Amino acid sequence: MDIMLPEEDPKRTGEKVRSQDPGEHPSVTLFREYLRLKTVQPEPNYDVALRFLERIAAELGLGCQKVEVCPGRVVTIMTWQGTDPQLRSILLNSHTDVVPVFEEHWTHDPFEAFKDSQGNIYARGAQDMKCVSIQYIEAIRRLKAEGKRFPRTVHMTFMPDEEIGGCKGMELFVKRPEFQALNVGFALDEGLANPTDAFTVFYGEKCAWWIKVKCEGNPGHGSRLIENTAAEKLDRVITSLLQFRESEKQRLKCDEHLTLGDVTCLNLTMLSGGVSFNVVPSELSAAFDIRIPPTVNLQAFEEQLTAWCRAAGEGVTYKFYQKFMDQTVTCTEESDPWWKAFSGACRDMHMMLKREIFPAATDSRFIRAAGHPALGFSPMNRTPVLLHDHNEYLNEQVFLRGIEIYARLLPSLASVPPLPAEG
Ligand SMILES: CSCC[C@H](NC(C)=O)C(=O)O
Ligand SMILES: [Zn+2]
Ligand SMILES: [Zn+2]
Repeated sequence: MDIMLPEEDPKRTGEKVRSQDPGEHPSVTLFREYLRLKTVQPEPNYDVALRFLERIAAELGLGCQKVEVCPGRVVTIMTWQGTDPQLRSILLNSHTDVVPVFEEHWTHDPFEAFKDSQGNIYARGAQDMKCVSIQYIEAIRRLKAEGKRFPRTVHMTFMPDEEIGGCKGMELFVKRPEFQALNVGFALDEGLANPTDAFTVFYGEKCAWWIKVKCEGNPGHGSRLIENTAAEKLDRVITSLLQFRESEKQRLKCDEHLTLGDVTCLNLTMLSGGVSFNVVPSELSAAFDIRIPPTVNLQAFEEQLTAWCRAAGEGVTYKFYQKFMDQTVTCTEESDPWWKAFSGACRDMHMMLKREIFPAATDSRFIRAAGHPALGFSPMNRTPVLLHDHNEYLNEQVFLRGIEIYARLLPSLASVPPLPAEG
């Protein structure tokens, strides 16, 4: 039975105190508790998450540091010190915020963490990525309870605002002295579910470019056939970009070896301009979300964009609203000590790994750009990809297996022998 404290206002805080479901694994109960905290954009209640994380750090006996990267945006760091703290550390990163919901499309309250008879837990953040935060915590709890210690220090970082681009989160944090002090050697961050038996691991990300193309043209009365209108130019721009989109779509379709991460994705996402039915506007704009794989030459791609705009006529310009330029990928050669530790532990567990480029953007891009190898990995196989979707869920058995996976990965990563650069 659910117990709610009388003085609580759960709509405001998102906090609900519940009794332990008899027979439920305590890690699942903790996961469901975290899912009930309303850290939902655009007004996440970060205070409840901070209190929750502080409580866990105290339970685990871990150092807990808070870094306010900008007003109201706090990064929580929990640290499990290694036996050789001079060595570079392992960073386990996750974000605390979740994306909004369209409640009317959900079969259960997205902040209830309802569990059905098959053990599927429905909640916003079940996959993205509250599961991973609790899996890190529970793996460390288990290893500590077994009396284990490893040479390398392990840090868990809990980031705000990843879901709105990380500019008030990880982007600022990597520039802080507190981040430098973590002495990161290797990082894990979020990935995606995989519906098959395999697990997907992401070694890089596409660069997000958000551009708005503005077309200026001759205005006049809507009854006339005016030359060189903004609409004619916008039509040419849209045609060029959508033709390119189609060619990338076909390339993906025709080559079974390619994934979404390997081709450039481009979408027309917003159209604006105009004032009245009978006024030919002097200005019209189109916004595009473009995602570029690390293998594409960014300078050449921008030259192509410029050429498409120039060909559309006079007065066609574009402005960037997002322009990520770092194309660093993390090494997945067997000779790389971090990859060897990661993939070796997975092999020991008979896990099938699929290496891919992440199709969207996560906080990993800032970690890689800061010069640290990072893999995007959320241990969810046999699970449909439901991040940001209605009825996001994760099965409790898949969740529990994820804890076992981290409990094997961490000893392997935190025991990577000193690298040449570490003396
Ligand atoms: C470019 S900042 C926006 C970040 C966002 N991340 C995800 C995972 O949806 C995106 O890729 O659109
Ligand atoms: Zn996420
Ligand atoms: Zn997300």
